[in-house]
Amino acid sequence: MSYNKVIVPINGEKITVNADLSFNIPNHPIIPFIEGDGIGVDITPVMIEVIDAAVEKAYKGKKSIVWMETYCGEKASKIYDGEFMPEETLDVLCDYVISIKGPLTTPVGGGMRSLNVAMRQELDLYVCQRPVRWFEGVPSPVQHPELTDMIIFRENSEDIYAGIEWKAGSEDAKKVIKFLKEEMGVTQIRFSEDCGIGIKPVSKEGSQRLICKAIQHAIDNDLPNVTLVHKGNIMKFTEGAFKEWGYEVATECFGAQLLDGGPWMTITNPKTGHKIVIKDVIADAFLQQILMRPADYSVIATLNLNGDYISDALAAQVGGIGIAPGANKGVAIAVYEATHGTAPKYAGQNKVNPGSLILSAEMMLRDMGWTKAADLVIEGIQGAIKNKTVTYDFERLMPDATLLSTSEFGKAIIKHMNA
Ligand SMILES: NC(=O)C1=CN([C@@H]2O[C@H](COP(=O)(O)OP(=O)(O)OC[C@H]3O[C@@H](n4cnc5c(N)ncnc54)[C@H](OP(=O)(O)O)[C@@H]3O)[C@@H](O)[C@H]2O)C=CC1
Ligand SMILES: O=C(O)CCC(=O)C(=O)O
Ligand SMILES: [Mg+2]
Repeated sequence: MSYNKVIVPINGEKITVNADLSFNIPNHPIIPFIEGDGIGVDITPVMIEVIDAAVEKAYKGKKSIVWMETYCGEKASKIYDGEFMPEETLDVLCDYVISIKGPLTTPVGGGMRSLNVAMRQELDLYVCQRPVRWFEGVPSPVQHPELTDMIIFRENSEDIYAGIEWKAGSEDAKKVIKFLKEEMGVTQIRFSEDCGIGIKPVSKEGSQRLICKAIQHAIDNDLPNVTLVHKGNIMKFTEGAFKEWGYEVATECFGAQLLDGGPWMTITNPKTGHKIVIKDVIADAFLQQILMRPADYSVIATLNLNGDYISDALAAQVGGIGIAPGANKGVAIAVYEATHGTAPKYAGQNKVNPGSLILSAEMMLRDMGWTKAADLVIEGIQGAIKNKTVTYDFERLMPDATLLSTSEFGKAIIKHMNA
């Protein structure tokens, strides 16, 4: 297959999808990467260097990743004549099944819609999976960061986050407000003359497919509970429905039974016989509970906007978004990406922590079954941190630490991989 601007390497093979939707990973897979805007230029090359080193140490040339640069964001706009998310990029990400991207800029309050959100919607990457764990030695604002060990399953395609909104005073906003008042009997719009309007679509199918993935993850990894986080007391037919549909799918697809008369439920893990509690909590209470009782929570299933807030809040508890990884997944496609954004004030300074993107690539290696290389990445990161050789975000909170640049931190990680 050939593309207009993307150059397909001749020395690699495509990852393919089997009939059961599992991935068929060749020994030298071609993996597309998007450098990303802002600090993408700093972290992406370091991620590639670290991952290449781990794979080489683990497999001594028998396996390797063949990277293929693909474009989105500001770099794409220069190459594709003003297009920020070219059709070709979406084609490449689909065709090659597994890919990784740096962060992309979204202007606030106007301009284009989020490229990140658009990509998730276009490719139907409906799961945003963000694990949150603490590495020994990482400075944290809480006393017991080791108690925070969760994985967020954030619905990635719906909710107010989908970007269906109209500007205050526009003809479209006036039309929607008129419809709401005159045809739907809405009386609660306080200042209807200058009111922006946003729509929050939350579907049963969208909620249940996400919640199924969260429960399946708990089963596969023998985890003790899945918590549905919602604001269903206020947004009854969207967030409240998410909770109801969650308990429903737990019952219908996983045989959940009421726990002590409900509403919480339990299922028996068919792989281990252990109980998994399916519970729910209202989002504001959850945000205080993750600080007070983090050990009570394991797998989190939540809506798109809640998931966005919760990801950064939980990341802060274990050292910040400099080491918060993530993956966007669809039916037979995965795009790995860090939790953080483009941090524009640091762009091009070789300063920021590449850990989030490296750990996102570590998730990718693990999903590919390249466990030995993934373990080396973890060992390298853990070693560099224990040795107190870290980037500015950790160094400013760690007494006696040695300050490293982005690229130096990458080299420190490689040095601590003991194959
Ligand atoms: N998936 C994506 O592509 C995402 C894109 N964005 C976009 O990124 C842009 C900037 O957003 P902003 O709100 O500033 O959020 P960012 O996540 O880009 O940065 C916020 C702060 O987090 C810290 N930080 C972020 N990345 C790192 C890192 N790698 N190492 C160490 N510290 C880090 C810095 O803190 P400090 O100042 O304390 O040093 C930084 O100022 C926006 O256009 C936004 O839309 C945002 C989130 C996700
Ligand atoms: O798309 C963006 O600019 C922000 C996305 C974001 O914050 C996230 O997905 O966590
Ligand atoms: Mg975010």
